[in-house]
Amino acid sequence: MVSQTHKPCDLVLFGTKGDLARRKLLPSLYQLEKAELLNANSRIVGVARHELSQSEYVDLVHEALQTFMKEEICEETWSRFSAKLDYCKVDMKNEAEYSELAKHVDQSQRVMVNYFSTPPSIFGAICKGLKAAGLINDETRVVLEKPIGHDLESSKVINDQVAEFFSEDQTYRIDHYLGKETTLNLLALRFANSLFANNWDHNCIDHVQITVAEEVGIEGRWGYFDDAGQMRDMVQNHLLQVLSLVAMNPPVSLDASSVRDEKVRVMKCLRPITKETVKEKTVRGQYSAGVIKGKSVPGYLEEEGANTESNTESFVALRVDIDNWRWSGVPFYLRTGKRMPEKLTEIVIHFKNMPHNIFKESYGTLPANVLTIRMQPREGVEVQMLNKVPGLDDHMVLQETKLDLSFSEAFKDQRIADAYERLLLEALLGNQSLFVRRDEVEAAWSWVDGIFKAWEQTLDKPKPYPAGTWGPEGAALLLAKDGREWD
Ligand SMILES: NC(=O)C1=CN([C@@H]2O[C@H](COP(=O)(O)OP(=O)(O)OC[C@H]3O[C@@H](n4cnc5c(N)ncnc54)[C@H](OP(=O)(O)O)[C@@H]3O)[C@@H](O)[C@H]2O)C=CC1
Ligand SMILES: O=C1O[C@H](COP(=O)(O)O)[C@@H](O)[C@H](O)[C@H]1O
Repeated sequence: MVSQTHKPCDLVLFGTKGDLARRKLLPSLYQLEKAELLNANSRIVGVARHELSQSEYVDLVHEALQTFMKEEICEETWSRFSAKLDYCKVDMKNEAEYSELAKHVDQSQRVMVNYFSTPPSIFGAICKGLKAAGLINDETRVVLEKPIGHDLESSKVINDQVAEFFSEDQTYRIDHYLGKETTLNLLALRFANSLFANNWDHNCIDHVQITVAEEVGIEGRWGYFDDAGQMRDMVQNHLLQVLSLVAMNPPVSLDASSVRDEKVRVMKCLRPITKETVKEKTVRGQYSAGVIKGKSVPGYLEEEGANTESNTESFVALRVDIDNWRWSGVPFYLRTGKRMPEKLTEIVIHFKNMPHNIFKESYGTLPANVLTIRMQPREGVEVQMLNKVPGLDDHMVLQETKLDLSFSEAFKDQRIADAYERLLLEALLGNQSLFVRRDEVEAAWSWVDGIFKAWEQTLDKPKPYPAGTWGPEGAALLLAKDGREWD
């Protein structure tokens, strides 16, 4: 259990009426209160451009908790939590209005954490407003939501705008995948178990598969999603972060610089995908109408607000090569899509076959070991291996078996916290390990921009796939041509 070690702070939630704040941030803050991890003297100041009384804001937060939490609100927790809530109306683009915010926060040496749950286009304006109101000092932090920018150039502009007012040490860039329990367990699995630590390279591993499949479509976010697509929404951030945690060298320690130094090294070794290789290494798809779990769902171009000419991808599959000593010749296959048959995030490590088979009599080709790290749902770790079937046969009979560790069974009394709970707590504590450094964001954009350029040069367009399937046919071919298949 983490102890309540952070100093009293003012957490200012810009965009408090928005989707992310209501669906994730406010419920996560409530859970921190429930676990008694919020300092008794901390406050949460919601900011939006609407006139709201204190009690109307408290009602709004209550309604968000009721709508988005899977559990009943505990009255005792609510009474402590609601006492911490405060509201301030600010048009975030209007510098003059920030003086009002100054009246709601403690300007002594108290920590102020500013969470920008708004479009990145106004991050710069918020920083200017905070400065104008004299609200920036060494104890002020900013938490920035992803995606930062649309490409490398625009991400630099946004990061520069923030950097004018906040140092890198004060800047916390969120990638919520880094706050997931199973992502953190990846560090434990790799660096606390010699069994894996010593077999984690091209000598032992044949290839790696990372799947982030979503059942949902674009959830009414056409405006945002059509501009972004699955590559910017998921690959540039979440998948590349997970890939770099799988592929990085052991960090010297768990401190922020050590972990982030190792991750960025991986990103810099990603082999560029060019117009010569893009067709062989990438597949883009866009869902058409289909059926998921017995329910008919519309196609991407029939979603509310859709532009029927859109060529935005809702599915991407990639073969990624990492040009360094550890991963030479080991492909990483990535796939992610909306409207897949089920929600499933997993990392699958396929080990190499045994060099020599002494069980030929009973087993032709020995299947290789497979380690599956199930990130969601049914969080857990699974190892596929061969064992001898008990019996007195004159030759050994082998059978494929699974060591299956389910977190919900192994850690029965432990609740799996939402990623945002962990990340909000870390931001309050001032620990940057689970946040993304500027050079990581830029290295990821630089690699992804190369793919967009190659798609443009080859006039590649997404191929349709019916909702409820695992993407266009090309996704299976991507592996089939290397003699492999998706798990
Ligand atoms: N929603 C999600 O699941 C995820 C979102 N994100 C990121 O989080 C951020 C917020 O997303 P989301 O909550 O979906 O977006 P929303 O549009 O739902 O919320 C943004 C909020 O910012 C407010 N806002 C915008 N401009 C101003 C302004 N000038 N003055 C005052 N308020 C303003 C909006 O107010 P108003 O209501 O008045 O327009 C709105 O409440 C984005 O960067 C997004 O990319 C990241 C991961 C997932
Ligand atoms: O950041 C985002 O992530 C969600 C998927 O997150 P998960 O924790 O449910 O796997 C995705 O639906 C959304 O489009 C994207 O912006």
